[in-house]
Amino acid sequence: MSKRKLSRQQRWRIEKVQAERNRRAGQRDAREAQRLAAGEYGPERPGRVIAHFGRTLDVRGEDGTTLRCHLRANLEGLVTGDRVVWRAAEDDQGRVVDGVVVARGERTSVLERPDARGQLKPVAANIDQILIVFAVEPAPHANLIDRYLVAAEATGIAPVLVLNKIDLLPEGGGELMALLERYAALGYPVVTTTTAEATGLAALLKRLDGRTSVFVGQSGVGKSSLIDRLLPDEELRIGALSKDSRKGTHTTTTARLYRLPASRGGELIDSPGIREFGLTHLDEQQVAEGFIEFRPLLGRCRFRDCRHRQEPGCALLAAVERGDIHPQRFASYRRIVDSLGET
Ligand SMILES: Nc1nc2c(ncn2[C@@H]2O[C@H](COP(=O)(O)OP(=O)(O)OP(=O)(O)O)[C@@H](O)[C@H]2O)c(=O)[nH]1
Ligand SMILES: [Zn+2]
Repeated sequence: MSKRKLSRQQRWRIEKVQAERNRRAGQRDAREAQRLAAGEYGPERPGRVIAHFGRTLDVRGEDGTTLRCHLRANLEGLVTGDRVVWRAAEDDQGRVVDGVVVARGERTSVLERPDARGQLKPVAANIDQILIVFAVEPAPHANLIDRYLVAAEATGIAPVLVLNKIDLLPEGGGELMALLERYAALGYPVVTTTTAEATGLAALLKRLDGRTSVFVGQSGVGKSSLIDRLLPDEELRIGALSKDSRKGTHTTTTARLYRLPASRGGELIDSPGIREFGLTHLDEQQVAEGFIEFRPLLGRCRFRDCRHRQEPGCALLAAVERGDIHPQRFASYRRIVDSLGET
């Protein structure tokens, strides 16, 4: 954050703009409340937030159409993927013109990111799986996959490993395939893909069926290429939005929810911010819990505050010794813990 001191005049101007914004928001809320009270809105209906722009949202109703909605005054923090209850407003001819969101449903999961002030803010909700994409080229450095896995485990959302560009694999699969098998043995679902062949996404499509997914991963691994193949039709992407947001007044990088046409009931939530999702605000304990094979051993060290370095009676070190924890995974754990607080 900038430490620059603001002049009194600048401060005054900022406060004035803020006050004007608050005043307008207040007016809008009062108008919505009046319309609600006057019964101008129809019955309550279930919907899903497919994009959000401040206090307005695009909500998809059960019939699949999308409507621009406002938020009821006391509702805050809705994000793409949220299940909501909304009511439609109709004009004199009975045509639905807009709506108001009156309640938010329970979330099964939420993805958070730090905002400019470093405070965690939700960016998307009700995600079933995080697809961690990596590639034959650029090859993942030693603990990259573990970093993504730890970050995913901390959200409580199930991670899936996607190895892309398998057209570039050496004969026999090489080291990367051996690495993948290790993750599969830990219980992680593993999928291989290539955008270079017509049927290269078959396994991925199956994995996307009936679930809401996000793609994350390093630059250059092929996330855009995969998503382009999954959502081939530009119209499909834009068409998902309400007419108001199609006008182009909102070119924000908000997360959007798409239906994947080729899968059976699969959905994708995507934004540049989500694709870069990484380790944030985790402490040592959370990192240890992010290594799933450590979990049954945590709390079994001789010392309650064991940091698993060289303490006698450390259950993790003993497991590495026995071969129950792979030394590379343990080295990864160390490296991640040592890097905490660096960013
Ligand atoms: N050989 C091969 N190349 C691929 C495959 N998928 C993507 N690529 C290429 O890899 C490069 C990077 O792909 P992108 O889709 O831009 O990767 P990205 O992960 O979206 O990268 P960022 O936008 O930087 O995050 C492009 O030149 C693609 O053509 C694949 O399956 N095989
Ligand atoms: Zn220990």
